[in-house]
Amino acid sequence: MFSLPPFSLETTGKSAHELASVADLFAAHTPVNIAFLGNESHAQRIQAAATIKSLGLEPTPIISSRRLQSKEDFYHYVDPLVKQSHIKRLMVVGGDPKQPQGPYNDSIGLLKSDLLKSCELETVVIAGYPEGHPHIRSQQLIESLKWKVAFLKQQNVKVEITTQLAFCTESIVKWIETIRSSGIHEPIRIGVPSSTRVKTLSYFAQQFGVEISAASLEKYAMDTTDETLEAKTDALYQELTQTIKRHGYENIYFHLYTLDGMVKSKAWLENFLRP
Ligand SMILES: NC(=O)C1=CN([C@@H]2O[C@H](COP(=O)(O)OP(=O)(O)OC[C@H]3O[C@@H](n4cnc5c(N)ncnc54)[C@H](O)[C@@H]3O)[C@@H](O)[C@H]2O)C=CC1
Ligand SMILES: Nc1nc(=O)c2c([nH]1)NC[C@@H]1CN(c3ccc(C(=O)N[C@@H](CCC(=O)O)C(=O)O)cc3)CN21
Repeated sequence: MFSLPPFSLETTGKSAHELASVADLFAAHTPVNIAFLGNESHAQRIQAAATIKSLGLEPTPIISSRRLQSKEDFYHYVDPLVKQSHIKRLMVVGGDPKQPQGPYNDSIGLLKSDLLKSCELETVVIAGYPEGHPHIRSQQLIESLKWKVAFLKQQNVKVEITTQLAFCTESIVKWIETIRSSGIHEPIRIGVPSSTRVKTLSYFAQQFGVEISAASLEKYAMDTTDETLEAKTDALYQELTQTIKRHGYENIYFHLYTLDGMVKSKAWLENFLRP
């Protein structure tokens, strides 16, 4: 029996309450990211953080730089997170809007603004893209990532990298090699899907700007025309875990996108996470 690396999780404002039914499957202080969605309010995200904290897990709210409307908007979100949920972790991303909705164009702009200093964070999480990004060149992504890691280390904050949803073992391993050979040895959490309905998976992949290659579709039995089929993503974990071990990479974990929701994923999680 091989052992899987520990997981972190992703939730949304409206779905965080579902964590109550699966929380005991995860180690105490398992990080749970709260996606920053355009159709949810700060109040929903703040409530999600409180729920996560009350379950003994570690809220990691995501800040979408381009969605922030002002400096005050940042404090309206982050102050209650600090006061009510004593957050120690934040993830900072650029944000999907084509044009910034306020003064922050990207993660670097937000980090440079000094705002994070006000919240006494232990860890700042940044994003990685093993399979690239539809609008940002891979070289630009890597250069930005290097800048962010160096900047945050200088500020004495711990840095972690959590990746976008990814499916292709070869691309993931190649990307880890690029990061590690740049002298970056911080924790990496590889974003992978739970055993989700193929239809749901392809919907979200498209939303996130991730392409599922024909090879991956075949490998994980993903027939996108079958509305009820489950993607056999277990093979992805097994292959990744073995490949990572073979290369001797350290400090690599998984970040689980349960896109059908935690409740629907419960049976799979129980079966899968049991040692
Ligand atoms: N909302 C969420 O939960 C998540 C969103 N994302 C998306 O990934 C993208 C990049 O974020 P980061 O890795 O933090 O990059 P970043 O903010 O560090 O920027 C990297 C480079 O790409 C440029 N850039 C940033 N956002 C862009 C955009 N929307 N369109 C074109 N160029 C852009 C920046 O100016 C910079 O040169 C964003 O679109 C973000 O929304 C990724 C993960 C989670
Ligand atoms: N470019 C980009 N933009 C994003 O907004 C984004 C990414 N990438 N990468 C991954 C994260 C995760 N994100 C999301 C977005 C929506 C749900 C969502 O709607 N989830 C369902 C849960 C499923 C269910 O309960 O059935 C929900 O209703 O909350 C989850 C994660 C957004 N994220």
